[in-house]
Amino acid sequence: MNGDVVPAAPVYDGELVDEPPKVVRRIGDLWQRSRFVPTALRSRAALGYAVRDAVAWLVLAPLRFLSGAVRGAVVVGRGWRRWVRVRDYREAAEQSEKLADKFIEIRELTLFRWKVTGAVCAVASAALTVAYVMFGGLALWGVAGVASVVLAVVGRRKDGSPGRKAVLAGPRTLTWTMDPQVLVDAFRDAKLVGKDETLRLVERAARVGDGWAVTVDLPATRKAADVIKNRDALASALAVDEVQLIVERVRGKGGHAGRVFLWVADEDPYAGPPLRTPLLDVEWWDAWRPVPFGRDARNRRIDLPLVWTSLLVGAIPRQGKTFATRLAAAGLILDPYTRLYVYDGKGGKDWDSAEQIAYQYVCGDELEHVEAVRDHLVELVAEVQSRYARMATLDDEVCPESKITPAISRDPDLGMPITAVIIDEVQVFLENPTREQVGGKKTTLGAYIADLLAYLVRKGPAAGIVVILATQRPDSNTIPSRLRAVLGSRFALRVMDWRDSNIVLGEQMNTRGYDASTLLPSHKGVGILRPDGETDAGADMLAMTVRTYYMPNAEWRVICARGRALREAAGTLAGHAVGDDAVRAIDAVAVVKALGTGAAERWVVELPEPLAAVVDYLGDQLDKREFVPTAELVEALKVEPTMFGKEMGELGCKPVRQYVPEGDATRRVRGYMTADIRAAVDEIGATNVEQP
Ligand SMILES: Nc1ncnc2c1ncn2[C@@H]1O[C@H](COP(=O)(O)OP(=O)(O)OP(=O)(O)O)[C@@H](O)[C@H]1O
Repeated sequence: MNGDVVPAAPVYDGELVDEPPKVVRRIGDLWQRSRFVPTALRSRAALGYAVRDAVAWLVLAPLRFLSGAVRGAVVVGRGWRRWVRVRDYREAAEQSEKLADKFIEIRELTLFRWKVTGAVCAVASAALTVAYVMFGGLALWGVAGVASVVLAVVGRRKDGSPGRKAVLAGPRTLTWTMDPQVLVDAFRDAKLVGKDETLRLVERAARVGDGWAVTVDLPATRKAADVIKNRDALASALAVDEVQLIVERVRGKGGHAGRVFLWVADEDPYAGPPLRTPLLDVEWWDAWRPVPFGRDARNRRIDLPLVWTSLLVGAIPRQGKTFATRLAAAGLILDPYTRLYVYDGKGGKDWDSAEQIAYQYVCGDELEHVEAVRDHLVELVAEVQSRYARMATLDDEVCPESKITPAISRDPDLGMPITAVIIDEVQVFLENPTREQVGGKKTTLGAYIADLLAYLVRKGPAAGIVVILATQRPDSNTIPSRLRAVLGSRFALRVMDWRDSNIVLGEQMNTRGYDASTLLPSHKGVGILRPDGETDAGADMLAMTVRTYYMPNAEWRVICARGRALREAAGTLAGHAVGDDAVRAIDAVAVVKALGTGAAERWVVELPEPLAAVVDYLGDQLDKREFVPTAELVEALKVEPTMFGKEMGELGCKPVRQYVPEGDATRRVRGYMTADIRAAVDEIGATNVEQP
């Protein structure tokens, strides 16, 4: 307080201040999550609501009884009227236009039923009179009481009760657990089974976790995949929010293509207090083991395998992308034998704790940062090549296949630790437009980094390289398809639309029922995971919605500090963490060669239409065929012939006439020489690369 400026510890975004003691919090969490604690007792607010509901129920009970009895009387009255007028028989006769023939029969039956009614009334009156004489007014009250209870039961407002169809029915939620017919109706309403089709119950509705589960078989030829695809329609038919409805295929033993497992959560499974990562409770973690990532709707633990694969995380800002990426990184940080290359394109504080353990660390979006990342990646590509060369010299006992093993990765003499390249906001590096000369060819810095990453993702896993990329711009221009296609695991938090979702999760995933644009904004840290390998939810799961563990900065710092202590103890702390940022000498020519001629060709910017479509359609036929008829292209590409010819001409492809075989004879048709198409592609590529 003497006016001096005192440095303070940084205060991070989302940091908790004045937290209750850990033990109290943990007991609170357990109490909240326990299945044995009734919902009403989980919090003071819930208890308040429960008491209020109970009082309201008691106050309204007489009124509800009365209205139920009146409704019951109406229902019974209507039923009796139908019966006495022989309505069903009459309607059947009317429909088959035989009313005239059956008229006498119906009339007789009506008269008979009137007589039965009269007789029953007479007997009932007599019985009542006798009871009155014998027991007095009490008997009449007793009978009236019993009758009103029966009528109230008949007339009670029961969700989906058969026999009555409300114009505006109340919620149908969970009626299916008691009456499977409601479930069948929901499948019909959602057009997942036909009107005359039905479901077979494999397992009756039962409580599983905080929800109800049921397994059904669809009618023959109907596919479980279609139910997953149309989950929204089924959720609507069952009157639950789609986040509450989990639909899974039952595969393998005991399953088939038409067997569906449904789980309906009692309430939003992704609400509630954030989940704490189990990594905080362990001293160290084996990077070869899948890393704890989160929990699915059914509260099953989802662990993410990282070794042998790579991960792409995509989301719009502020949805938990950095948090999710740090979770994956945390598992690797807690293994002292793992080397980490951490690059943060955002340049914030999110990753600064990782600096103390990182072998390479770059934080920022300036040109110098992008160039540093490029240099490190080039170095790593050279390292992968050298690892393969060294593995080839190892004997079969140490290295049985040309792949890294846990023992190799931990042997300091071999120098091949699991090496993770973690890049947050990777678009900053991939979109850098600075011109770059590589191996005599021109490209951009961003495109070169994409090629280096694509190489590492493709070739790296067997040599122990794990690539984790996170981006808030998951569009096709930012992450080129050559890089995206090779990334094994994908995690999409909320994105803008289904196209972005497909870019992260893979083509057509929205049509298979996985669309990250439908996730709720309030569900921070919840995303769709498409793992590359097995998870606890099953090896056959294509993708699943996961709520990631919440690891705020304070906990992240603990993990990083623990990672440093472990590395110090194991003697594996190296590189940037010990102040060694020296650039290692590499064989640049060998790296360019490793990327292959394919990469150099791709350094050319995308082709314009319709040339791109033609090249796409022809594929390797572009080199194999000499000539391709215009008619074939027009039909295959579904284009308008005149416009197509004009546009191809503008791109430098003039049509020619050639003889093509047709049956036994030949015919002269218009078309394009593939040599001309190839020349046009080269020409456009060269000019694009030359552009400033
Ligand atoms: N698993 C989670 N559970 C609960 N809240 C979470 C979870 N993950 C993230 N959040 C919340 O979401 C906020 C945004 O997370 P994060 O910083 O990871 O977003 P981001 O997508 O990386 O944003 P940006 O693109 O701006 O960097 C965090 O401050 C945190 O409070």
